[in-house]
Amino acid sequence: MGVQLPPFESTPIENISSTVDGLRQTFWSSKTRDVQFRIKQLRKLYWAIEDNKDLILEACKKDLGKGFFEAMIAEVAWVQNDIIFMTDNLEKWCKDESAPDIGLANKFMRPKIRKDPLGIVLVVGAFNFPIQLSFGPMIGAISGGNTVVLKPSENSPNSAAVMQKIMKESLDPDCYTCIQGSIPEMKVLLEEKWDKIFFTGSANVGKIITKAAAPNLTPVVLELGGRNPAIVTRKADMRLAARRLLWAKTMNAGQVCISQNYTLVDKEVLDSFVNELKAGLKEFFPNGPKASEDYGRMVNLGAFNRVKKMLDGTTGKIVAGGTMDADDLFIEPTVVVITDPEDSLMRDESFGPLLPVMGVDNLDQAIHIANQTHRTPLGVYAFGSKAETDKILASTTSGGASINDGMFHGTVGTLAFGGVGDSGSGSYRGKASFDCFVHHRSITHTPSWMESLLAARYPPFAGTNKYEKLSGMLLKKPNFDRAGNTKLGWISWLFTLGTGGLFRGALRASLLVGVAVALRLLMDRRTMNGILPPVE
Ligand SMILES: NC(=O)c1ccc[n+]([C@@H]2O[C@H](COP(=O)([O-])OP(=O)(O)OC[C@H]3O[C@@H](n4cnc5c(N)ncnc54)[C@H](O)[C@@H]3O)[C@@H](O)[C@H]2O)c1
Ligand SMILES: CC1=C(/C=C/C(C)=C/C=C/C(C)=C/C=C/C=C(C)/C=C/C=C(C)/C=C/C=C(\C)C=O)C(C)(C)CCC1
Repeated sequence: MGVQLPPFESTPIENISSTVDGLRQTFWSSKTRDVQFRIKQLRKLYWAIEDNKDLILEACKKDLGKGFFEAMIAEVAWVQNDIIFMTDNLEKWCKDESAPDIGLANKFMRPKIRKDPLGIVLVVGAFNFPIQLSFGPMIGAISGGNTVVLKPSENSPNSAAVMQKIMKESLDPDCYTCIQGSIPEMKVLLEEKWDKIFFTGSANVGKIITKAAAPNLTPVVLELGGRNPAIVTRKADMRLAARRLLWAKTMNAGQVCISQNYTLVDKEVLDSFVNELKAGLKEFFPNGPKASEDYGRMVNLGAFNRVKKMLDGTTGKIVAGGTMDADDLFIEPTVVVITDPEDSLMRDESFGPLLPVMGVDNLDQAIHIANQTHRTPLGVYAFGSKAETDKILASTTSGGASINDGMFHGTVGTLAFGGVGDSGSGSYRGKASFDCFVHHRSITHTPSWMESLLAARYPPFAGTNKYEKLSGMLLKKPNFDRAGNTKLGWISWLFTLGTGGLFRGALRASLLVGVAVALRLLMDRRTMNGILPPVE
C-alpha cells in the first residue's frame, strides 16, 4: 500500500505517573466539562481517522491479516459512525433530565439528574479489533467529559502505534493521551487512582484489573469473553444457520469475543448442517481461505499454538479444514464433529476459527449442555421455530443474543453491548457509552419560601403532631392485601374482570348490568305513572 507505519514504542515507565497526574489536573481545571469542547475534540478525531485510514488498514493487515472489508466496517467506519452518533446527540444527553416518579410534595424541589463527568479514566484495549475496542470506549469517555488515558493492546503493535499518532495529531494532549506497553506499564498504570477503568480482554486479566482497582474502590467495566453456544434445532433452515454461523466464526479468523464457541445441533439434522457448513466454506472462500484476501491470521505464535493445542486435544472428528501453517500464522476454518461435552473444544474459549459441532437428542439436552458449559456467556445464538428460540432465551442467560443469526446483535453499533456474570459487567455503545462514563447525579433545589411548610422536619418531634402532619402527605397507602394480591378501588372492583379471576369478575359485571336494568325498569314504571317525563 506504500504507507510508512509508525514504530511501536513503549512509554517510558518513569513518565507514566507524571502524565497521569497532568491529566488529573486538567480534569479539575474543568476544561473537559464544556460540551462544545468535547464535540470539537471528537470531530477532530473523526478527521484524523479519515486522514490516517490507509495507515489503519495497513496496520490491521500487518497485525491480524485483516482484509479491507473487515477493517473498514468493523474498525475505521465503525468508530467514525460512533463519533457522528455521539456528536449528534451529545448536547441533548448532557442536558439535565427531570427525575421520574416524583410525588407531588417533592415536585417543588425540582429534582433532576445531571450527567457529571467522572474524572480521569483508563481505557485498556484488546488486540482483536484493535481500533474499535480502544477508540470505541475512548469516544464514550470523551463524550462523558472525562480526561482519558488509552492503553492499547501491545499484541496489535502497529494498530497501537497508529492510534497514538492519530491521538497526537487530533486531540488535546492535556486531556487525552495514549500510553503504550505491556505488563510492566500496566502495573504502573494500575497503581494510579482512576475514576473508572474500562477493560476489554480476558477474564484472567480482568481479575488482575479488578483486584488492582479494589483498594481505591475504583469502578471497573469488564468486557470479557465467553464460551458462547449456538443451538440449531431440526426446525431451523440448515443452509441459513450454517452460513450465518460460518460468518461469525470466519470473521477475523474467529478472534471475535461474541462468536459461537460451539454449536449444538439436533442429531436428526447434524449431517445436513455439516454439509451446509462445508458448502458455505467453498462459497465464502472459492480458492481456499489461505489464498483469500478476506481471511485473517492468528495474532501471534502464542495464539496460534493455543488454538492448535485445543485442536490436538479433541477426541472429535475433523470433517472440514484442519490445515495450518505456523510461519504464516494461518489456521483454516475447521469443522469438528464432537460427541463429548467435556471435549477440549468445549472447555475453553477457542478465540480462533474452530467450529465444533455436537449432535443432541433434543432441545432440552442442548439447553442443559449450554448451561453446564457456561452459565453466563457473552452471547447465545438460537436457530429454530419461534417457540424453540423463545425457550432457548428463557432458559439461558447471556450478555446478548441473536435469534436466527450468529452475533448479529454485536454488530449493531448503537445497541448497548456487554457481558453478564463472568463474561463481563457494564455496557457501552450508543447512548450506553455516554451513560457508562458519566455519573447520574441527583440534584434538588429547596425554595426558601417553603421554609415554614417544611419546618415540620426539624426537631423537637416528641410531644408534637409533626409526624401526623407530614405523614398524610408523604406516606403511601398499600394497593395490595396481606396475601400479596392487588387491591382495587370499588369502581375498578366493579368494572374489571381482574382480581378474583374471570368467574368473579364476570359475576361482578353481571351484577352491574342487573343494577342498570333494574334502574331502567324503575324509571320506565315512574314514567308510565306520570312521575317523570318520558326518556327521548
Ligand atoms: N467482551 C468484549 O468486548 C471482548 C472483546 C475482545 C476480546 N475479548 C476477550 O479478550 C480475550 C482476548 O483478548 P486479549 O488477548 O487482548 O486479552 P488480554 O486480557 O490478554 O489483554 C487485554 C489487555 O490487558 C493487558 N494485559 C495483559 N496481561 C496483563 C496483566 N498481567 N496485567 C495487566 N494488564 C495486562 C494487555 O496489555 C491488553 O491491553 C478473549 O477472552 C476475548 O473473548 C472480549
Ligand atoms: C441495505 C438494506 C437493508 C439492510 C441491510 C443490513 C442491515 C445489512 C447488514 C449487513 C451487515 C451486518 C454486515 C456486516 C457487518 C459486520 C460488522 C459491522 C462487524 C462488526 C464486528 C464487531 C462489532 C466485532 C466486535 C467484536 C467484539 C466486541 C469482541 O471481540 C434493508 C434490509 C433494510 C433493506 C434495504 C437495503
